[in-house]
Parts: sequence; C-alpha cells; structure tokens
Amino acid sequence: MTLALRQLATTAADFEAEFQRVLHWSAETDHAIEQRVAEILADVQARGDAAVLEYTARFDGLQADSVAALEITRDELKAAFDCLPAAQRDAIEFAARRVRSYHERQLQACGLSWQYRDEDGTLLGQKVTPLDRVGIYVPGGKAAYPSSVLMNAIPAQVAGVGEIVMVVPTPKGERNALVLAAAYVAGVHRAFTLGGAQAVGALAYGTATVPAVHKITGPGNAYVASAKRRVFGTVGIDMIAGPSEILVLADGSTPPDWVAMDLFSQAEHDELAQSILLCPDAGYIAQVRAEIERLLPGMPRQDVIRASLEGRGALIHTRSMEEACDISNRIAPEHLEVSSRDPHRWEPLLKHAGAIFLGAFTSESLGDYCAGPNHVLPTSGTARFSSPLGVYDFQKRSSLIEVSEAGAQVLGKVAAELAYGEGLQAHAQAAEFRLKR
Ligand SMILES: NC(=O)c1ccc[n+]([C@@H]2O[C@H](COP(=O)([O-])OP(=O)(O)OC[C@H]3O[C@@H](n4cnc5c(N)ncnc54)[C@H](O)[C@@H]3O)[C@@H](O)[C@H]2O)c1
Ligand SMILES: N[C@H](CO)Cc1c[nH]c[nH+]1
Ligand SMILES: [Zn+2]
Repeated sequence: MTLALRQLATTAADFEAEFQRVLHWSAETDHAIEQRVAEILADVQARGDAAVLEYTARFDGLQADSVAALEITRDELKAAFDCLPAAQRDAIEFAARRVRSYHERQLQACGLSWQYRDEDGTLLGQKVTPLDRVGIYVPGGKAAYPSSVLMNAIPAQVAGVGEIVMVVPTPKGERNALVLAAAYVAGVHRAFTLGGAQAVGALAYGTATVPAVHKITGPGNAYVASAKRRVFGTVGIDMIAGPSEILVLADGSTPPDWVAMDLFSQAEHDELAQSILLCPDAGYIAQVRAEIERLLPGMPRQDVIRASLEGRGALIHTRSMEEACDISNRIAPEHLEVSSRDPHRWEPLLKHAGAIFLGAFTSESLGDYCAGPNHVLPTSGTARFSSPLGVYDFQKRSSLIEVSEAGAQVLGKVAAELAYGEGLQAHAQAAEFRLKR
C-alpha cells in the first residue's frame, strides 16, 4: 500500500497554505478529557488515598488494599537492577554516567550561586538552592520508558533535590524491571505504581501515603498533560510535552535509509508524532521516500508510523539550505537533525529547536538514550521560548543583598526620591532613617 505522505515544494503557489496545514495541527482541548481530569483531581484532593486507589483500579486494572501497597521500596528497585541481564545493567549504568556527567557540567555552567561587591562594598548576588521534594512522572500506559527515569531523576539528583518521588503506572500491575532498575541507578528515593491524573493529583496535593511535592516534571499522555496544567500554581511544573517531533534538514549527503529510519524513530512513538524532511535536492527526497516505502513493512509499529507520517509528516523541497534553516526556525522542532556534510555551516542559522543533532552520525535516537543531554524537550513550537529539562528545573534562585553603610547613603537617597514619587512614605523613610544626619 503506497504511503500518503505529503510532498511539498517551497516554489509551489500553494506552498504556504499546505505548509500551514502541516504546522497547524494543535492539541485541541478535548473537553471530555479536561472534564474527567478536573473531576479526578478534585476527588483526589478531597478523598486522598481512597480516590487514588479507585482510579488506579479503574484505569490501570491494578487492585490494591492501600496506596502503601503500591509503593516500591528501594530494596525492590535494587533487586530489579540486580536481576537484569548484565548487558542491560551495563547499558543503564553507561547511559546514567553520561547523562549525569552532562548535567554536572550544566550545574557548573549555570547552576551555581554567585555574588560580588560594588564600589561601596555592598554585596549583591544570587543564591541557588535545590527544591526540597520533586515528583517525576514516568509514562507507562502503552510502553515503558526507563530512559525517561534517567532523564528526570538524574538532573534532580545533580541539583541536590532532597527527595525524588517517582510515579509510574503499571497496567494490570505489571512492573517493568528496566524502569525499576533505572530508578535505582538514578537515585529515586520513593516510587509508587501510580499513573495518570490521579498520580499527578496525589503528588500535587499529597495524600496520607504519597507526599506532596513542590514540582512535578516528566512527559505523559493527554490526561497527564491536562492534570499538570491544572495543578500548576499549587506546584511547579517543567513543561507540557506534546507528541514527539523530528525535523531532518538534509543536504543529500547522508545515506537515505539512515534518514528514513530517523524519521520513523519519532513517528513510532505516537500517531500524533511529527516527522519532517527539509532538503534542497529533489532527487534525494525521492530516494528517502523510496527508502521509507521499502523499510516501513518491516517495522513492528508500522501502523503507528504510517498514521504519523500520513497525518503529520511532510517531505519539503526547499530552494536552498538557507531557506530550509528559515523554515526549521519557523517550525521550532523538538529534535532537529542537521544531516549535512558541513553541519557547522548551518548551525549558526538555527535558532529554535529543543535539541540540535549535528552531522550524519548523530542519530536523534542516541540523544533519546545515552548521548548525555536531556530527552525531555519543548514540543509544538514551544522551543521558541523554552528549553530542555535540566538541572535548573530542580533549583530556584534567591537574590542576596547586603548593603554597606556607605552604600546605604547612596541607595537611600535614590530610593527615597522614587518612593516619594510613588506616594509611599514608609518606604522613603525606611531608606532615609539610615542616612547619616
Ligand atoms: N517527551 C518525552 O520525553 C517522552 C518520553 C516518553 C514518552 N513520551 C510520551 O508520553 C506519552 C505516554 O502515554 P501513555 O498513555 O503510554 O502513558 P501515561 O503514563 O502518560 O498514561 C497512562 C495513564 O493514563 C490514564 N488514562 C488512560 N486512559 C484514561 C481514561 N480513559 N480516563 C482517565 N485516565 C486515563 C491512566 O491513569 C494511566 O495510568 C506518549 O505520548 C509518549 O510518546 C514522551
Ligand atoms: N523521543 C522521546 C522524546 O520526544 C524520548 C524517548 C524515550 N524513549 C525513546 N525516546
Ligand atoms: Zn524517542
């Protein structure tokens, strides 16, 4: 069966309209989901553990007498790790080491306190402190994601978070050994087999058994996304991560089957995932298309890949690589592969993307697992204004000010002047009382 994969050319008269159709898919608010999530959250807030147990039985098919019975102990996490085949243990530890080392550098580069003294000896600075307790949501409804455990828990651990509480749904009670093992390696303190809006509600409001956290991070389906949006304010959240996206910007020098498989790699996540190729070489686009047709029937998740490519994918023939960079900036994809012989020529032109993968050997999937940078990234064009999950998401900043006596003379006059201008006499006099008379 041929694939109804959109092919667009930027020279075509109707390009802009077609392009908008590709772009302007949005996660339309599904009112049924919104309503259900609002009800679940209100119920969890009101009835705590009892509500959490009922929803876990209803949506995950997991019956338990108490929420305490859904907690996985550190000993169980360790046992899961110890029982893994050596190759899987080594892979988790290798990935964890690289993710940790990347985030440790991030901490050094932008996560430390700093201060200085001005010419009057006044001390000014920023004090960075880790969050006391965070909740990490690890998706588990349709597939298990041990890599997402590492990507959430390790930056939290590197930031120095006091307590990391993981929730992961286990449909019908089936626990994934790799998820548990990753939680052990990544230093998760407490773990519960809970998912969906009820897990988000339990973390946000706290129950008799699940501790209330200060921030919830991690990806999830529409129920999780809606719940995170609703509890924002009561707790912090990292972002609302939508379906996965990949945009490959190709100059035609990478083997076309590599590019075809990279497009599949994100399409296989979800029917709503988006895979786009931008290339100035029409002949190369035809080769990639042929590889897509050839490889698709051999893919276990070919139905999902097909739905994603047909619904949201596109192969776009641009006039030049420069134009491809412009279009990529408009899309602001979650993952951007610069599949070029000369990636550093194009990188300076690329402004908006969650993660930029340079060169033919940098398959996006390496970033999903073990390159080191975080795989929780802004989607749906939000890379225009937001960043990957990082150590900074698990920290907060306080300003530090220590005014010297000399500084109080200078600042006091200015502050009083401005305070009288605002009609705030107490502010003005608090500054003036410290002036030498
Ligand atoms: N951006 C990333 O880094 C990243 C990483 C991994 C996964 N993901 C994405 O996360 C998502 C995971 O989704 P998932 O469904 O597999 O797992 P999930 O854990 O997000 O959702 C499962 C939960 O959804 C709830 N739910 C399901 N049907 C419901 C219903 N009818 N009513 C109320 N609640 C219901 C249940 O409580 C269940 O526990 C996928 O879209 C995947 O692509 C993203
Ligand atoms: N590509 C996903 C983020 O968009 C992350 C992931 C986990 N496992 C495989 N991939
Ligand atoms: Zn992926």
